[in-house]
Amino acid sequence: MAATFSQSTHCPTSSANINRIDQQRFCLSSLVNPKRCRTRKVSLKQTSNGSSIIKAVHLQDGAATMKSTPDENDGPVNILKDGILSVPPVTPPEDSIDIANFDVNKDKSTVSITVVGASGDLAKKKIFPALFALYYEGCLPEHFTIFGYARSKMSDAELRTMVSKTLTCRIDQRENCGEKMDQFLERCFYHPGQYDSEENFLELDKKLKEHEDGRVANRLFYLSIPPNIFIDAVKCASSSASSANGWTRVIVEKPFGRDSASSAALTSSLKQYLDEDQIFRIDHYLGKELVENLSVLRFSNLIFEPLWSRQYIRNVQFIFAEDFGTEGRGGYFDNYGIIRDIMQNHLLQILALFAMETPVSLDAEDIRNEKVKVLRSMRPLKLDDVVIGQYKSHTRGGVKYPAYTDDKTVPKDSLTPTFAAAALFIDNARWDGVPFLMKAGKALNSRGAEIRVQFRHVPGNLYNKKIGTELDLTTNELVIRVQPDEAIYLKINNKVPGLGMRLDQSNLNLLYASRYDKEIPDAYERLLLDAIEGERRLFIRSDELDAAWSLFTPVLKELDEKKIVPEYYPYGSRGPVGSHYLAARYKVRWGDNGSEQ
Ligand SMILES: NC(=O)C1=CN([C@@H]2O[C@H](COP(=O)(O)OP(=O)(O)OC[C@H]3O[C@@H](n4cnc5c(N)ncnc54)[C@H](OP(=O)(O)O)[C@@H]3O)[C@@H](O)[C@H]2O)C=CC1
Ligand SMILES: O=C1O[C@H](COP(=O)(O)O)[C@@H](O)[C@H](O)[C@H]1O
Repeated sequence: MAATFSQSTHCPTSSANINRIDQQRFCLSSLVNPKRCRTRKVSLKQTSNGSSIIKAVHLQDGAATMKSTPDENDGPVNILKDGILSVPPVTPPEDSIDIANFDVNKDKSTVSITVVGASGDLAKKKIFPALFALYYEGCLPEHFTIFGYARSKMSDAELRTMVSKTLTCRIDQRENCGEKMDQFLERCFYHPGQYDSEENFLELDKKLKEHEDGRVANRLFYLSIPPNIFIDAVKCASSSASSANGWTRVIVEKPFGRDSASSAALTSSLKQYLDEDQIFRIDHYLGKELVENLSVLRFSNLIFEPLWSRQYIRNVQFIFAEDFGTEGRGGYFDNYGIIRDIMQNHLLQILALFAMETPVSLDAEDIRNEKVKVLRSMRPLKLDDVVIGQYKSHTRGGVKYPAYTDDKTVPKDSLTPTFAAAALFIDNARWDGVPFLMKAGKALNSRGAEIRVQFRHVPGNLYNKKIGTELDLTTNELVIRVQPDEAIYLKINNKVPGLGMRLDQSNLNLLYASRYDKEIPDAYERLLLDAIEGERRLFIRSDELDAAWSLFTPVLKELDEKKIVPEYYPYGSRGPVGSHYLAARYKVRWGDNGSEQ
């Protein structure tokens, strides 16, 4: 069998180049998505006509070797020329069909994506638009069907009308967009049903089968529903609507519990119906472009990694800010608060990627192993190291902005934090003593998410007198701005041009909008595509989740039990001043409070 890496009609790629393959995930033409492939692994499925299996091919130095094949004696796979794989004959055992992997013959397989909770906010806002974007980019398999499932009564046409209102075209690619939208909508269907009804899921199964039309059926369920009904839906989907001959995967949305105990209970309930490798716990921050880029920055540039330790880094800050309140989601939010909503997952996940050791490879398990190690090296957060706040009403320019407790779904006496700042520590050799500060808040004066790395001062700096005495202001700072206006910039001291010798701080600035003329895909696009491809790297493994909860559960319990009153801050302000006192205790100044941002 010779499989080519050449252009695919779905996701066209430039002609394969083995060096580039090593950098990117690369798929064979028969796979769904050559364009954005990033791993060196390619998995093909055994076909019924006896052609070879390649379960995992590692491409190195112009040759590819099989990591896992049906027979230990399988020889190397050679690249005959750019993009052509020559696979030695393999006689696989008859029962070796590996349904977890891709089918060489794409015409024989199909992917059905069921959005459970299709009538909801997340489905409308993120999931359907992301699926359309994937379709538009040619990244969905040739045979795919999308089903919406929820209790609301809706026809296929009504679902299409609802979905059509949320679809947008890429700014940089408007060609045929209307036509593509119509084609996409024709592939969307709806089935009304209860989340705990086996019967309703059996009806869904029947409809899915009609669309699958005898092909190998791969099924992805996206649970876009409130957490109290996760298990009902998983139970019914797994017992009544699992694929009989392909893979079945379930994307689970956060929150994954409220604390260690409830999270463990959720995991064990999920595992009654699913294997761990069927569960895709989504943290959409891991799908953000600059979060993905964090490892690239660290591990593919010589200049950062040697500085990436307590020796050169003074502190690291993870900052999340929204300039709007909990509008519309107060009911959900009040049961969770900002620590559970943002810190325990989004910010902690970024921290883990930031601080982990170099993984053995880019394989999901190698990366997740390293993340778990960092999380397990961290000190559980102490109450002393946390500041909480809640926004109050504020009138500005004649406009009255509401207090958190003005939301009708929030109890008037709620103490739920809408803001929190925290100091965390990693007790390992690399990070001993370095404060990792987090700050997250709603209804602040701006919206953004960023990582700030503040470096130590230059010892015995010859130029100290020329830059002033404020050491904090003259040290280097690396900023990774996740959103908006994605950018990576490094603050350096620089000579102000002229005959004198005066220094100022300037930025070496990689602003994505100036550097790349491509629109950045939404995080949900990347994550949905990964789930379809079976790539788990950006999803949370259960041991990561356990470790993450262990860090926050004690303090969350204490906050609840002691009924700690949050510091009130005006809607649209910078948040509680307490966060500055907390930072100052560790000799840190928040980087987002300077004039530059
Ligand atoms: N919205 C967002 O921005 C984000 C959401 N999430 C998570 O994604 C999931 C979905 O969020 P979102 O779309 O906002 O949720 P919604 O509250 O909009 O609920 C989704 C759908 O679930 C059904 N539903 C709602 N409440 C109940 C209930 N008590 N019992 C049974 N069914 C119910 C409704 O459909 P019907 O009545 O038709 O059955 C609803 O349309 C949640 O787990 C949420 O935490 C995560 C990150 C961001
Ligand atoms: O998970 C959540 O994230 C959103 C913020 O996501 P972003 O991609 O828009 O930055 C937040 O508003 C929400 O409260 C939280 O549940």
